[in-house]
Amino acid sequence: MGKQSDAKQPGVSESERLLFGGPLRYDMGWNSHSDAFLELGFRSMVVRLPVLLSASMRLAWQADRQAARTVLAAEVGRGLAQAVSLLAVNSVLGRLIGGGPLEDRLREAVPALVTMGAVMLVGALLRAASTYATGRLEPKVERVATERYLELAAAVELSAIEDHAFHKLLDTAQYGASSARRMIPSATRVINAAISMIAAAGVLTVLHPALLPLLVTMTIPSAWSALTIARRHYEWYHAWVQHVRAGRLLGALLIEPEAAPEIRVHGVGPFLLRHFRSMAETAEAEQARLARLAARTGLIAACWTGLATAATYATLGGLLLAGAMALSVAGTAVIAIRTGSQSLETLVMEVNSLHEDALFVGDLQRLYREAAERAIPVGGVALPDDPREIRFENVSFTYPGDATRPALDDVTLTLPLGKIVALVGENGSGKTTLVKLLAGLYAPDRGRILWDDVDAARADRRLLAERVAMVAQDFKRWPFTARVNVAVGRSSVPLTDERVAGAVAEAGAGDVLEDLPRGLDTLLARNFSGGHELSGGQWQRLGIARAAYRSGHILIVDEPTAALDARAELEVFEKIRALAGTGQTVVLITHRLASVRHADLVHVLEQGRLVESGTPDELLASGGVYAELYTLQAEQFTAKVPAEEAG
Ligand SMILES: Nc1ncnc2c1ncn2[C@@H]1O[C@H](COP(=O)(O)OP(=O)(O)OP(=O)(O)O)[C@@H](O)[C@H]1O
Repeated sequence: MGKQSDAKQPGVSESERLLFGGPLRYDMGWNSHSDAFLELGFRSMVVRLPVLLSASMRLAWQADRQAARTVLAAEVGRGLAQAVSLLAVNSVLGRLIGGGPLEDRLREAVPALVTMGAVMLVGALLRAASTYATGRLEPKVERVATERYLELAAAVELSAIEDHAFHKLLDTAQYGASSARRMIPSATRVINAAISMIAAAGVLTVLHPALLPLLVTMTIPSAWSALTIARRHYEWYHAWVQHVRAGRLLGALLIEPEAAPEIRVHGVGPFLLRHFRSMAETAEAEQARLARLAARTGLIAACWTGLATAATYATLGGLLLAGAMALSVAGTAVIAIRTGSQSLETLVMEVNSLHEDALFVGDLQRLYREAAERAIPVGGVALPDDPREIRFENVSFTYPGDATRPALDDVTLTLPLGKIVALVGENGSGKTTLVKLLAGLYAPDRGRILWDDVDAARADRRLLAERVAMVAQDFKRWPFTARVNVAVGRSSVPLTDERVAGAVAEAGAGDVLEDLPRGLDTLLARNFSGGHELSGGQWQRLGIARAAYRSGHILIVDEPTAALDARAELEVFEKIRALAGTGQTVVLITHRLASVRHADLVHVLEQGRLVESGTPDELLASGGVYAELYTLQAEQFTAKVPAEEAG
């Protein structure tokens, strides 16, 4: 928590206070907000702007070249039209204020007036063209940026997804696409305002060289203030992104169906709400501090602008009084100063929002770069067509972060293909980690994984994944129909009913589908209308059907029967054995040692090390860890219940 308080909180139970030292002392572990990773100076922001602007232009270019060209041309044209119109105003004023009869002066002013009208017409047409092209461009830019973001995020290594720094970047970069979209209209207004300001500045310089520095002095304060406020906002966002995310997570937990039973039975609702409030209040206090700073910065800038404006008009008056400037020129100068400062104001405002958006687009660009660096490599050597075995040779692996011991420690073992291999061991012994390495999800820190004599580290990862079907402990329950939930096992091949039916039969999941109101077409997402929920065991059978549909050469099943009743468990093991009979290799992780009896080979792991290997009978006879665990489980069935003993 950002804030700790000893003050009595209304609604905090005494037990909660005793348990956690009050709710605000109960550290959830993920809500730190002190790791700002960007330091931005005013100068570096100004220097970075053109780079970021060109990045958004590149996105526009990729999204729709034609529209990008139209927008650019129209905005440059509009800026030039304003310059011409300013010159025409100067000419009209010069004619009207000059000597001679009024009728003659009016007649002489007509061409300039006509020019002004024509320029206004052209300006209106260009504006319409720009509006239309911008409207077309904006959604495309957002789509292109989002698509790229999602595509790259889906292609990175699992270790990147699990890395908190990369995840933070994923979080911040997700705003990049909508920022890129917003940058398009901002960028058009910046281009337009910049050109019209340059035009006004040019006219002013022609009228009198002293006027330009005055215009610049008038504008610098608001530019400084706007950019400073934007920088603070961005820095705040980065420093607090974890906090914001945690707040959102708490809000989501309160309404998600999976948490709903515990929230109601264990009364977790008020507890989560209090944390949510405390986090929101901490964030509010920080935002109030920023608002105070923004108000102060704005006020300083306004004073500075006021003084500069007074100095500008005083200079103009002085020049007039001294006879150094004609009245018509002074009139044009006033209009040019007004146009210039208005354009400047627009420019500053738009540069401000452009800058803020550009910073988020900068995050998106950074994500693109880092995701490309951490992408699953493409290409590599081919794996043998029909390997005899996969061999782990002195494999060690430690999860990144602050792990106290390796998850796998110098493991050497063989997985003969076409057989059932069981991995056995207590919780946390490294079984799941081993199969994740086998599937190529992680690479060993040391040692090799050999498919016959081909090192998996050099293999084409896409081809390796092709060979593997996996029913993980926490396999995804996709919120789609039952049919898609099976066929998603191999989404690259056309979905056919025969193939789905075959997989369902192989997995023995037929009766699960019979119970569904619309069979395979039942939507398995309770949150949607017409959606249906399966029990844990029913899901598990559908998961196995998915793996059967994939028909990889190696089937990895991690705790396949954890949620199954005794009859279903027997059935599922029968099915798994049958899959092995078709030539598939089955790598089975289970705590039900009775089910391991039919395995061809058992590897026993303990604290990341391989401690035993052999057939179930050999291991039972050897009296080692496997035999001990097996006897423990068997005794649970043979031991007398205490009541009977007492009786
Ligand atoms: N994604 C992860 N990041 C960091 N550490 C992890 C991760 N997954 C597992 N670990 C750690 O690695 C060790 C081995 O975990 P693993 O999941 O491989 O064990 P397991 O034998 O499959 O356990 P179980 O029987 O409970 O499923 C454990 O100490 C665990 O805390």
